[in-house]
Amino acid sequence: MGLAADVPYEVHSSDELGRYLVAARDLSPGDLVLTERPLVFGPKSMPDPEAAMPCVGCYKPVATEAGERCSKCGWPVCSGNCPGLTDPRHHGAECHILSARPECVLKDMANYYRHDALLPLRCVLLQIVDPEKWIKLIEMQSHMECRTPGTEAYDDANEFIVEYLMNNFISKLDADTKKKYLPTISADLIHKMCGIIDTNALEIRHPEGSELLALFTNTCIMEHSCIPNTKHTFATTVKDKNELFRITVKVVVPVEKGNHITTMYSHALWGTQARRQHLKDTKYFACKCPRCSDPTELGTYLSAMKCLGDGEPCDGIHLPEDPLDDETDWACNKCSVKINNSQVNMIISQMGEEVENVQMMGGSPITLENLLCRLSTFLHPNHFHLYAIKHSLIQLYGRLPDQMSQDMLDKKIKMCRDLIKITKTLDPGNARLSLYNAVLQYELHTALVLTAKNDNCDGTPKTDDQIKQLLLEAKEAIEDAMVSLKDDLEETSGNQLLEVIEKSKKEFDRFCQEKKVTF
Ligand SMILES: C[S@@+](CC[C@H](N)C(=O)[O-])C[C@H]1O[C@@H](n2cnc3c(N)ncnc32)[C@H](O)[C@@H]1O
Repeated sequence: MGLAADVPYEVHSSDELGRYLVAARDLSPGDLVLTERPLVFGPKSMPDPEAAMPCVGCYKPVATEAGERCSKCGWPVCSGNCPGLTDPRHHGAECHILSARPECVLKDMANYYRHDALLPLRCVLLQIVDPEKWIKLIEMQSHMECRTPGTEAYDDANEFIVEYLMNNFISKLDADTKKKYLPTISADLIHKMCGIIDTNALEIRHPEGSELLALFTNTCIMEHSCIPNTKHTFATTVKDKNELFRITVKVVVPVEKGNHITTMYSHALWGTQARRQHLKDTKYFACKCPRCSDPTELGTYLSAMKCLGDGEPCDGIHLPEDPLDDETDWACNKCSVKINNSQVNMIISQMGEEVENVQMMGGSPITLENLLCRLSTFLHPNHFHLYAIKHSLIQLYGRLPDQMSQDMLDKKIKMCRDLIKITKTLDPGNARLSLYNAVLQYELHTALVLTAKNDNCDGTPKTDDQIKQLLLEAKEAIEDAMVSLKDDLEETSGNQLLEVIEKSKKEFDRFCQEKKVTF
């Protein structure tokens, strides 16, 4: 950051929000809010115990059973020469603690080597590794008042992190090592670290595939909104190792002086009930942002259900009467039928499991279409479950040899246009849904170009005007896709998608030249 006068934000605080950031002047899309190095980072828990483990020095996935081990502590590493093994920000300091249990095992390795315990350990080690950072870390919000024994958060942290670290390592340290590396240590202190991590940590996807969590002094002060006005990116490929995982936060929509600067802690494509529940469970607050307060979710109807009427369908839709009330009824806008919130939640989560199962099995077009058809009886066409199914279908129509008919392309074009409209309303600045938007715009582009190449359905060739109109929309779509990815190039997925899109754009330009189409 520059001089204090240049800092584009102020830190304010209130009883409701705790500390939060406010724009110190009018900010425009692209303006830098802040950039900073992490206080501390470490691997995230491994959701799949069978998956390759990250090296504790550099987070590259390692060949778990046959792979190399750290010569001191025995934890899996990419190579004995990995520079992270001696770097105190990575494995250098923690190795002195982990070496209290030097025995290696090959069975049940995910439980023996709990990578999610490393970040809390690195947090407590900061007291020696970097005392200035420790002071900043310990000031962070931990919500310990909500994380009491008997709560899921406390009991999970206790079993998987606190007892794991205390019983396997810390209790076995000799007095000198303990005094040198962990002068202050207790189960309560590790619990507090878990609270700080759960409340504040940001997720980083390493280019090699593993996931990490990191804490940042100023970024972590940003409050949540379901329509955030910033986007953040991490430096994952750097020449200077001190710059690794530097965060850069930029404004994505205009923010007037005095307005709050916000980020999003939840998923932009979940409905209001799911987002609010997730925020209550994990961050201990009830979101009241404009999207959560609006039963239609900014006119998108992302959570709306069709009314099945009292006997026969009435063509109305159900929306929550008060989306900020967990006990709300969902009233039909045409008839008197009401459903209660717990019924809605049960139906929606059952449907969610079905959608997830079909997608995990790499659903074929026919399976996805059947599910779409079945769920469409109950859900508004814009419902987030239908959005997810359509987003998958869009990437199959017009791709596979039996999915190339003009009928399929027309369906694909309509779905793309519908989903783009929802995506742009929920995330106008591409803060969270840039990849979704890029895929939709790119797929719209390909379907429009294929349509421009096909004859009309009555067998007549397309006129120059028809072709030009289709290609103009295709051009706008592919350019939108490229712009929406501009801040995602540190991410492998963003980079790979941009490569595909740029190749398509070159082919598109050649095709336009051949057809002598200019815009
Ligand atoms: C990452 S911290 C943000 C910084 C924190 N306010 C502080 O003072 O350190 C997240 C916590 O801030 C509070 N918070 C963030 N956004 C909020 C919001 N929109 N409404 C209410 N509380 C919010 C919640 O207590 C949440 O668990």
